[in-house]
Amino acid sequence: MAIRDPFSTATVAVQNVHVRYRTPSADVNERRRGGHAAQAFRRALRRQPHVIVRALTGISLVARSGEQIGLIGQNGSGKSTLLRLIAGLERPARGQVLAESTPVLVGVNAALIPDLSGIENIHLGCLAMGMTPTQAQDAAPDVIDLARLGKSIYLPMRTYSSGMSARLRFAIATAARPRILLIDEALATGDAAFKERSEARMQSMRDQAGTVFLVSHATQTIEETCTRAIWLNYGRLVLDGPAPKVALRYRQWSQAVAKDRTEEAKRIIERSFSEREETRVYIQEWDARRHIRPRHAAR
Ligand SMILES: Nc1ncnc2c1ncn2[C@@H]1O[C@H](COP(=O)(O)OP(=O)(O)OP(=O)(O)O)[C@@H](O)[C@H]1O
Repeated sequence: MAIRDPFSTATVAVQNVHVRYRTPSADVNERRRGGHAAQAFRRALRRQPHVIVRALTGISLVARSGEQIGLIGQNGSGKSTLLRLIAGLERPARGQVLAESTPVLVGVNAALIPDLSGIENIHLGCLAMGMTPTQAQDAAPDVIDLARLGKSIYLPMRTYSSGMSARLRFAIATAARPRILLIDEALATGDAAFKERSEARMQSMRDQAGTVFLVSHATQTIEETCTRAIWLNYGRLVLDGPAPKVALRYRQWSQAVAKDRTEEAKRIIERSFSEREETRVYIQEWDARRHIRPRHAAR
């Protein structure tokens, strides 16, 4: 598949990225790893053995304006790591991530303060996202309207339920009208009315040619709100394509896994891998904006 004009529409490029975490392990087998000398050395220094967790392995993708990309996959498959990587909060062990403007990860860019009221946090959050005090003041009514927290907007945020807090975070993050918005399950915690308003906000972002990445375990949400979906499994990209197709395949796989139909689950993964069109991203260092050169090639 050829991309007609990759330079004018690409907003995020992820080039063959690997993310690893080095983390202590209480596994007794890890304790026995290495020779006697290594074990004695660890014991002498009271060091716990460490393991390397490969959270993402060889991920490449190019996101374009107007796309809403759902990230799906089982627990621990690397969805949040990929969002954090795009947000610049994780450093890849290998590979590169490029973005045409600052991505906003809902709830992170504007770190909110629990002891301050909702309204104070709106002001603070807008300033944290780079608005001037006047812009922050102008944006507040829109944020209040989207979050619809009633009189609670005057109460300290620590008194909010998780859903109320998620609504305010989403409303603040979208107030800046970022061109690249990253959402980690934020919509799932809102009630039905908020879900509708937040979807309308995402639709308006899409109309303004922004790019949204959305992590959700609800394949229905991905199908309803996203144009494209990416399925991750153990840190690998299994399938990248139209949201209904990827969501359906993931559901079939999940059902097979849930019913212990291991062979069928394996076949679904293998079929998806074989159908996947590999994205290759070439980066030319000399031009930061026009470096994104995606090419899709058959595997
Ligand atoms: N800070 C960390 N230190 C060590 N390992 C981590 C860390 N963060 C994530 N991991 C590991 O990386 C892998 C991917 O985690 P990640 O949170 O990205 O998965 P996820 O798909 O978002 O999962 P979930 O659906 O459960 O939220 C997991 O094996 C996880 O244990």
